[in-house]
Amino acid sequence: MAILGVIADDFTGATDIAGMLVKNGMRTIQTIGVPAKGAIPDDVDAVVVALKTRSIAAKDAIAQSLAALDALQAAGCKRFFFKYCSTFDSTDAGNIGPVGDALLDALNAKQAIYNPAFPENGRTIFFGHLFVGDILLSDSHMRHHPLNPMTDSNLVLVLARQTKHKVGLVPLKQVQAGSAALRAALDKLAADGVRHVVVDAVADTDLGIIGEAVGDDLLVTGGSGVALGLPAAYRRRGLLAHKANADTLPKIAGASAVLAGSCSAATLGQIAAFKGPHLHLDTDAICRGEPVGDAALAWAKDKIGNGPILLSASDSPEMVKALQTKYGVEKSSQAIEKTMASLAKGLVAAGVGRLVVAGGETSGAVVGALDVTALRIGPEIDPGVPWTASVGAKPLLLALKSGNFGAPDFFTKAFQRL
Ligand SMILES: Nc1ncnc2c1ncn2[C@@H]1O[C@H](COP(=O)(O)OP(=O)(O)O)[C@@H](O)[C@H]1O
Ligand SMILES: O=C(O)[C@@H](O)C(=O)COP(=O)(O)O
Repeated sequence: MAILGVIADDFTGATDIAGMLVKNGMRTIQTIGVPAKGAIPDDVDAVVVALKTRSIAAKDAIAQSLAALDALQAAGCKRFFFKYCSTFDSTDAGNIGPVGDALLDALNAKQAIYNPAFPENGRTIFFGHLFVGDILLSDSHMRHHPLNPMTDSNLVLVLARQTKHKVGLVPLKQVQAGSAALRAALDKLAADGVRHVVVDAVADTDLGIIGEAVGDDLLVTGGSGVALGLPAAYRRRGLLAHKANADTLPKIAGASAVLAGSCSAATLGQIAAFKGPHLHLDTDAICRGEPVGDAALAWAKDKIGNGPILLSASDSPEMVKALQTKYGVEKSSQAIEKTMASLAKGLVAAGVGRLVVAGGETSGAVVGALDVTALRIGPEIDPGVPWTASVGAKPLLLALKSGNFGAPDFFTKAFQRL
């Protein structure tokens, strides 16, 4: 029976944390959207509900997150995790603060930590400031994100603009004093009415300490990094029995393709490094409503079966800005996501069985179009990106890659791992 229920605000983020739990011995299933009653198998330790709530209106994000919580409680989960991006993707309107508040209210809990650190992927937090590699978040490529440009690195201030409750900080020194000291610091803040606590972390060892300190918390919030310490903490509490060999996937044949809708720096580098057939979609024509997808599919059908092919919409920050100025952020992103979704459908119908999708919103659109209801989580390709196998649809291996993750050779390496 599942003990941990995760509510993830996007699809790549969901596979990221699901991979982290699997790597640490929790048998994990990821559901696409809120699972139907009775849909969770008994032989899992964790359920990750993949939502697409990162960039929607806060009230809709709250409603969907609460529906996910209900389903996870009905499935027997005893601990809950709200997963958002390791770059804290949000705006002053939400959705991290509003969803955190709503989940705390629903669980009747007093406090939650906020920790998007993921040291293996260069995300660290020091005095509440989020770093990407060796630069502040607000100096990183995230300041140009198409949907949620991140221009403030101080997470305490970012979060304080998203909630009416008190936001506090536990600095690194108190984390590194050990889990008992950290627990005491959190309890003191709770006694002072501090409901949301940003917790520093710069290394996996810090995340292990944090995991132990919050092992009794009903709600933990963060990126996938802070989940690395939770399985051990739950084991120590007798909540989790075994350390399963949790990452086996069925063998699925089929041609290989990559769909890239992310404009993040890592994805742009991976596109530049890709050596096989590559079609860059005409995004202006997509926004004008022309049938760009049909022509792209005809191009792809000619090429599939001889090694991976790549179809991308991704562009530089300047080009993205220009398109958004011309057509609006929502219209341009949705038109491109719709094209990616229909391309995915066409590719699978044409024989693609192994698909890499780059971009969180893009992955949400693609998986929705493919009628996938759940994903089994398999082995890791690069930190934060596992292979997964579809459940409920035509058998398919999918790697949903966060825009920011993966080495430059990801689009080739992923298929060599199978
Ligand atoms: N050339 C482009 N111009 C403007 N927007 C784009 C372009 N290519 C893709 N997009 C949109 O940008 C968004 C990228 O978000 P996402 O897929 O979540 O990537 P990431 O994981 O990098 O954040 C999507 O909505 C996508 O449709
Ligand atoms: O935590 C992360 O960085 C990722 O798991 C994540 O959420 C990815 O989001 P996108 O960059 O939008 O793919």
